Amino acid sequence: MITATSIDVHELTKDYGAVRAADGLTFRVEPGRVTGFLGPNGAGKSTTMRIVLGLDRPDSGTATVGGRPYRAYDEPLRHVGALLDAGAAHGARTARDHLLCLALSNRVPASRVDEVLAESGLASAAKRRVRTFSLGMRQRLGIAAALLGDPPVLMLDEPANGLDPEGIIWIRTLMKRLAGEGRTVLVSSHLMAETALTADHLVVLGRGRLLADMSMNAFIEEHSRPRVRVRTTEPERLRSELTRAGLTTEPDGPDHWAVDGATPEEVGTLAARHGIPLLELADDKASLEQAYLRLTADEAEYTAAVPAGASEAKTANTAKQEV
Ligand SMILES: Nc1ncnc2c1ncn2[C@@H]1O[C@H](COP(=O)(O)OP(=O)(O)OP(=O)(O)O)[C@@H](O)[C@H]1O
Repeated sequence: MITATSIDVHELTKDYGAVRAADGLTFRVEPGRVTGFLGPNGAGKSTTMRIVLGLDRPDSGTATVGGRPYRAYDEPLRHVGALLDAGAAHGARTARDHLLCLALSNRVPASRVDEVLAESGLASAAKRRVRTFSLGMRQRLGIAAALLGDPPVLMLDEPANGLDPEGIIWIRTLMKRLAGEGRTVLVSSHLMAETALTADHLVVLGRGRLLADMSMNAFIEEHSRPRVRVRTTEPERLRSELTRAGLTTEPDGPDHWAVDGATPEEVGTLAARHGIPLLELADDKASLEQAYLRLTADEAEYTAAVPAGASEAKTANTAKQEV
């Protein structure tokens, strides 16, 4: 159901010359949770966000906020706060003046400017010209601008870009708080570990198409294979019994085996049947990164070449750096 603060993308298609940046995309971003917007380079995330903000026109389909096109809002900053391009601020203006201009044109009280400067950690740099800002400071300013109108909907394109560790914790906490307040939060990221800590729900694109739209837990569950980690006093005997049962094992530390495609119940029962003592038996939960790489393996347009003879593990590492 379209709500007053949902972002609704319907049958969205956008071509740039021969490149189809969005290919019949349909999804809804719901309020009250952080939705991670994932996909390899060039998957269409920024294009979709730009179209939602009316900065680009789709060839077909619609994108609305609260059931209305962004352009239909008189004071859009009070409805949707967005961080798309942190370099967008006018370099000759001070941070405070930049925010003040935005506030005035959206009937946001000037007092909000100092509030968001303080919230984003820029209070002491308020009177500095934006062109003297570091990447992380620009990013903080972009986030401050997104918060200015106290909007119920936030769209942030890679907000952690350039932030220092304190800044990353700040943005993580901020997004969770905003969602906890019932706002709609859509955040694109290539940082899987960070997304795993922040997002409740995921929308994943690949080459302009929707690959997944589901909860974080369901996504990891659906796109990973079960795996068990086991430690025993009789590693060789356990391995031969596991192999006999058709399971693949690989060493995972002293006296440890990782058993692919198996559940703790299967491995525990098998060990008990053969009287093999187990010292540890754990469900080796896949990470978001593993699940994501598995889903998007065939969707990444720009991947580094893998040197001949590289092992699968090396391939995974190369892909990790790509994400
Ligand atoms: N203004 C434009 N002109 C031409 N091609 C464009 C334009 N904007 C985007 N594209 C192309 O559309 C595709 C989708 O790009 P987009 O920036 O939306 O991807 P993305 O998922 O945000 O990628 P990234 O993670 O690298 O930021 C890419 O192939 C890109 O080159």
